[in-house]
Amino acid sequence: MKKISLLGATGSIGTQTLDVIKLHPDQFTLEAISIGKNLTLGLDIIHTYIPKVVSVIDKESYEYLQSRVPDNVKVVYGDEGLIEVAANVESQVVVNAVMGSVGLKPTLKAIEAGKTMAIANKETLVTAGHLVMGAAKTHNVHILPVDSEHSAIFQCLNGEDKKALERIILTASGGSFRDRTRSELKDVTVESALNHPNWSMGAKITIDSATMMNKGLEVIEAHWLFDMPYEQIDVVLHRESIIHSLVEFQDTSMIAQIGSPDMRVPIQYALTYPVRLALPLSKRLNLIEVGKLHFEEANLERFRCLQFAYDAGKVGGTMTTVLNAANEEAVQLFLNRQISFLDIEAYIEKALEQHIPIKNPDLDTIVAVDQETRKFVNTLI
Ligand SMILES: NC(=O)C1=CN([C@@H]2O[C@H](COP(=O)(O)OP(=O)(O)OC[C@H]3O[C@@H](n4cnc5c(N)ncnc54)[C@H](OP(=O)(O)O)[C@@H]3O)[C@@H](O)[C@H]2O)C=CC1
Ligand SMILES: CC(=O)[C@@H](O)[C@H](O)COP(=O)(O)O
Ligand SMILES: [Mn+2]
Repeated sequence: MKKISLLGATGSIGTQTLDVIKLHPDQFTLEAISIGKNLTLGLDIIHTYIPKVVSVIDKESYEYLQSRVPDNVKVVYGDEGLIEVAANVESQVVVNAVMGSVGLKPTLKAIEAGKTMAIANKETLVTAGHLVMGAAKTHNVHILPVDSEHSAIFQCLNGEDKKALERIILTASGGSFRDRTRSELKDVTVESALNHPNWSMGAKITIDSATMMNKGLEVIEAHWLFDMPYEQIDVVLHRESIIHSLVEFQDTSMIAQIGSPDMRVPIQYALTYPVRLALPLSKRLNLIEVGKLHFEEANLERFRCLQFAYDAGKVGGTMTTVLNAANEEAVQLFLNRQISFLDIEAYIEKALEQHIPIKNPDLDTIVAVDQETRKFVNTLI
């Protein structure tokens, strides 16, 4: 029986992780969870799974929950609460499904405590991939990708000769506005940006997908997870999201992982790895129904955020911390209807331009740069 800690239980990945846990009660128990602002859903989850520890964002939520949970459930809160759920309970596997760089400290603590990490939270790898991968090496823990593209690459590389890997090819749906020109992006609404063609996901990642920053973050995520130089990580537009990503070897052979777009597949694989279990919840892919698959070049002038991510990744150090923090703030401002869609990339560009990168930053430096960048972005409104 694997004991699971789930950070971000109320989110899109969090609730799909719960679907997988529920499907295999003989394999998994939910040891601890964190929830954010959605206390109603949080209480439902608590009463269904009775986790031993629950972390909430702040003291107010802690006080609200205290009197509403069963006696054997301990409630904690804040940054320390996230760390308790990640590192100080008896779980073997931690699923990090929170949104944003808030996931970094609990990830590092969980790794130090020797937990296997199933990471959906790409912002953690973008903001401080060197710290996460360095800690994983020191403490000899597995980092298992949950992000669909990275799970695909991980599956394609299973048992292969890593030295013979020529390049990684990430597929990109193109997001909500893939068929629009840049001039048609000027007045787009939040509602239209949230309308992803293939995936139902949280708000922030759906906007990232529309700006293609999601693919940029994924390029950096792939760099850290698979130890690949940026020159060997490509992106191709693939509107169907059926091929989840590919690898190419030196002998020109390519391997792809394909299937219906359903995050429960990579989530379950991360939880069961190296074993595979049945997943009757997921729709089998019918190739005849699919018929055709399409591929196009990802134009870096059209999708400027993808270019920013390659550039920031190649500079390295705190540059990717700035990229991530500026993006998180700008997307939130767009979701709050304080700035336009195209302002997102303009704000990120300004944040990157003003930053003098620091090489090999430690955790305190990462946290400070993250905070400074968020402040800077808010001065631009
Ligand atoms: N959704 C998807 O299909 C995919 C997502 N990912 C990545 O997975 C991560 C989660 O995405 P997704 O599930 O879509 O996001 P959601 O917004 O749906 O969920 C985010 C979760 O994190 C919690 N949360 C948000 N902010 C904080 C905070 N400051 N402190 C503590 N908890 C917080 C939320 O709590 P609450 O809702 O209660 O406020 C919620 O539980 C992201 O990094 C995303 O890029 C990667 C691949 C696919
Ligand atoms: C499901 C998943 O992994 C998302 O990151 C998804 O890939 C978003 O799709 P695009 O960024 O390709 O639009
Ligand atoms: Mn993805």
